Amino acid sequence: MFNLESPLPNTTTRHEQISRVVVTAQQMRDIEARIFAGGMPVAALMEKVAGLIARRIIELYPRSHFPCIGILVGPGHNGGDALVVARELHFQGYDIVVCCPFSKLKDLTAQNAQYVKSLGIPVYEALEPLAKCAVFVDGLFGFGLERSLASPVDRIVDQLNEWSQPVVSIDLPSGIHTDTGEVLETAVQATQTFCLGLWKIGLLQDQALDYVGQAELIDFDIPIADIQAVLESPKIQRITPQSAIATLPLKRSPVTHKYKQGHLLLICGSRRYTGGAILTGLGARASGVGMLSIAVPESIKPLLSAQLPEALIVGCPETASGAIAQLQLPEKTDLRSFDAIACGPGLTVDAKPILQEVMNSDRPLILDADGLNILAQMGTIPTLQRRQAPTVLTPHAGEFKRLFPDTVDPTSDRIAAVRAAAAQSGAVVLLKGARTAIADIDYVWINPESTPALARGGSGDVLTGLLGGLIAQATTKHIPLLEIVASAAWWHSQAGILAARDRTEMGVDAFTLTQYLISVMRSN
Ligand SMILES: NC(=O)C1=CN([C@@H]2O[C@H](COP(=O)(O)OP(=O)(O)OC[C@H]3O[C@@H](n4cnc5c(N)ncnc54)[C@H](O)[C@@H]3O)[C@@H](O)[C@H]2O)[C@@H](O)CC1
Ligand SMILES: [K+]
Repeated sequence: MFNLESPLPNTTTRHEQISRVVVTAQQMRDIEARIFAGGMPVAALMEKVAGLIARRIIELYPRSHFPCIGILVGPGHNGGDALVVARELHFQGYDIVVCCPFSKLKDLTAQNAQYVKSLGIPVYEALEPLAKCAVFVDGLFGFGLERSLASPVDRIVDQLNEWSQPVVSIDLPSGIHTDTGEVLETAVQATQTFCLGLWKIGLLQDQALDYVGQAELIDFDIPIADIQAVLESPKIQRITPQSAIATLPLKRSPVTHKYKQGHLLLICGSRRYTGGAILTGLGARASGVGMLSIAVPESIKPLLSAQLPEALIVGCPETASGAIAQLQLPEKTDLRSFDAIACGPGLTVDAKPILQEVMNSDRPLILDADGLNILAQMGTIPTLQRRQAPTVLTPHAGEFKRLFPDTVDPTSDRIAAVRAAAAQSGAVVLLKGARTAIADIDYVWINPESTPALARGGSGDVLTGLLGGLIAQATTKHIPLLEIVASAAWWHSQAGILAARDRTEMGVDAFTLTQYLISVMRSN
């Protein structure tokens, strides 16, 4: 089943559908093979793609300011695309200089190279003659890259990276692994990457981001049927504003009441870490959750009450170190009174008995920060296997390694790692990063847009609260868990982007971030 439509409303456009799809190199090859088998001539497709690329280059780099363009050409069809771009820009009046450090080219690429030469466009093996160009187009390798760059191409790429002119990479920055995003020895540091047809998974891996620059999709009208035939189910998807908003519990019945809008229990904070509890509470507040209860150590209850007057603050007995010693819920209340529980920020690992108690509950549970550290101590997989209800884990890479020491290393392939962790544990796993990835057993969502402004203490606490509040509401509205987690990640990062736009990347402390959450909903 390829449910590109679900959970989106009927108003979804083709472009939006296409922009959710994420493919590996092999899947892209298979999709292309179907297009060619259907009768589309390879040369015609190359003309179409390169025409779209040339048009974007002319928009971004007008000839009046960028009169000379250097084109780097590889042996395959990435190089073929680049040569067609070279020709088209030449006819638009740009001065074009080509660098092609290969003697053996694929047939179509060789034909285009010959025509470019016949037009009088200079073609060199070395990069030096291109030094004065105002912009470069990187058409060395696309998804056909099979191994690390070797001499002389590696030296050409290093030299290009030392220069300061902008670089536009076709499909992928040359040298980046299409699936893992790994830099194979060396890679082009692009200013823009024009990803062709469908998003390649490597462009959404954190390790590629320093090389990708601004990424945009050049949609060349791949038939949806060919995508569906190759991706039987869309195992990996990019979050889009439409997919996120369609999943959020934004609509309310006029006759609803507070308990129908979800009741969230946060368990967080310690005498040592008070702020984490406040930030989690403020994140939950922005989710619109109907009822919010916050269990904290008794001694910090007044602080929480002052910051979150609408919440029910549950003061609990505490250990000598100031951690929650045991949950002491109000009379006639037990864990079944809540639609969701979020546990972890600021707890300290001294709160271990609490974790045992919430693990035994039959409520959806979100674990973060010390909640994750305690879970790792308890043994992640066996502990989760005993649980009756869904669990959401929100680790950063360090916490992830403690939770899942025997799975794929998230620093080598984050998307494979998050998938493996979800498959092993049965939990929904949200791996934080520049491109946060969220997986359950069947699917992965990737958040394609964020800001380094969020790399700051406390911003994860805000996410936990927001997520908890949304899951509490989703439970009452039957919204699928994985999708609500993905939408929470999107909402959180959009708030960071809006805040950074107003206040610079330095100005987005976690409290400020909470104040921008509602603005995201207003601007979408
Ligand atoms: N076929 C088409 O008409 C289309 C092609 N497209 C373009 O074609 C690209 C894929 O084309 P290809 O499959 O030809 O692949 P590439 O152009 O990425 O290059 C593959 C070629 O490079 C060689 N090679 C791989 N790694 C190497 C290394 N480290 N050092 C030296 N040589 C190496 C391979 O043997 C092969 O000849 C896409 O990325 C895209 O740019 C897209 O525009 C879609 C349409
Ligand atoms: K490239």
